[in-house]
Amino acid sequence: MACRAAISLPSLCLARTLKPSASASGRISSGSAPPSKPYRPLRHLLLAPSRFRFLPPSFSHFRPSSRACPASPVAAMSSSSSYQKELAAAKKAASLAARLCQTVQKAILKSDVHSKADKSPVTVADYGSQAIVSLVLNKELPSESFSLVAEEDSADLQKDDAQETLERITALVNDTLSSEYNTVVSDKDVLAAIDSGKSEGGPHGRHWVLDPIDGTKGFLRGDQYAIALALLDEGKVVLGVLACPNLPLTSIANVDAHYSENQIGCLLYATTGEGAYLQSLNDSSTVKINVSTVDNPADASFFESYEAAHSLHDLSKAIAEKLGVQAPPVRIDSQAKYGALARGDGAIYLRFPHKGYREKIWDHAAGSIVVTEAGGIATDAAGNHLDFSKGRHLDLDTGIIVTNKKLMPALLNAVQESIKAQSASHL
Ligand SMILES: Nc1ncnc2c1ncn2[C@@H]1O[C@H](COP(=O)(O)OS(=O)(=O)O)[C@@H](OP(=O)(O)O)[C@H]1O
Ligand SMILES: [Mg+2]
Repeated sequence: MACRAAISLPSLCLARTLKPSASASGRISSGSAPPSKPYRPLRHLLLAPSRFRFLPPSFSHFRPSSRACPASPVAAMSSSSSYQKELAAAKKAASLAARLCQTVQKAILKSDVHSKADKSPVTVADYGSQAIVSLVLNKELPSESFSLVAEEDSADLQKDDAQETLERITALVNDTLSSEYNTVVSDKDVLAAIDSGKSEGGPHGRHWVLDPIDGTKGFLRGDQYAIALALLDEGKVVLGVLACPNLPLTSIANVDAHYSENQIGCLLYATTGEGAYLQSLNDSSTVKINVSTVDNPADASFFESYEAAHSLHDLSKAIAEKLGVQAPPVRIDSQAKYGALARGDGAIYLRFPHKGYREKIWDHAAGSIVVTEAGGIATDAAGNHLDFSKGRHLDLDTGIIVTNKKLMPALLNAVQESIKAQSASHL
């Protein structure tokens, strides 16, 4: 698969959208983009053509191995750091879930798409990804009590007409796990694994937080999506992993670049106090990442949701104009935006859902720690740090803004003034 960016409706919004292409052309069309900045530290990551390395099946029951996500040679994080065991398990779980999603995205069938009560599309891959993460975390961390706050539940899958879908999911899960574990799970195991994600989270104890496919619409379109997994400890995000199978390994600021299959697929991760890292989903090469050092808004570019229904593009435009941002918005799906921001592909992420929408913790937990450990800040529109201790939802003022420490004061000011101006104009 190649990956390209396309200009989207330039006359209306001057936005750039990033879209992996199923075609072999792999061109990224140019536009009024920010200056191209090759992501040099990652060049060596492009040299490894292989995808996951698989273990030959053994006869032991669900034998864990470390090969889905080999140890990083950079090993820049101290081995004494807490959460290393959990990080290894999370990387492995997210990498295997990404593999399942890639399989499905490549051969997506119409019958895989179902309708949830909220009418958002949910796929076989959503369920399969959630089951994989739950099963792998349980296998890799058997002694720990397990709590998972996750997006999906099995209610629709338990219906009579869903048996065929369930069987397909179970087959996909078994196929994916067989590369790492010698085990076979049943339909019942899969349903139980999916439903282990019903935890309410909260301020006490440890809770895994999972979006099995963040950016479902992007996934169905063949665009960006992420498997987003985080760990809360006493209400704080202490670990985050973003598997972004369609995110190029080099900066997406360069819209003229085009990518071959071995040049896409990122695993971004962070643990508290230890920095943020980027690893190829294809091999173990790892680099430490940092947010952009841009301090002049005129040199900044910003990310926002691809879907206008998810974020107010007009408000972002007003904020960018007030700040003096010259570049058009970069619209990509999912927490891949946090990942791209964390490695400095752009300097700002603006997210302003329509009135009444309540943000879910799984849409921000992993992304926010990857960005903050890369030196950035994520707040709501009032400048409050995001609070993940309130249960399945974030309790916040208006929207989410993310940038580096130098730009945040000016950004916050522009956000607050723009919101005020917008409210006044609606009176
Ligand atoms: N109405 C509305 N407003 C705001 N946000 C919404 C809304 N509806 C859904 N969602 C959530 O947005 C998640 C997708 O993230 P993004 O908005 O970054 O994606 S996109 O760029 O718009 O595709 C998306 O995550 P997934 O459901 O995992 O795809 C949703 O949790
Ligand atoms: Mg989501």
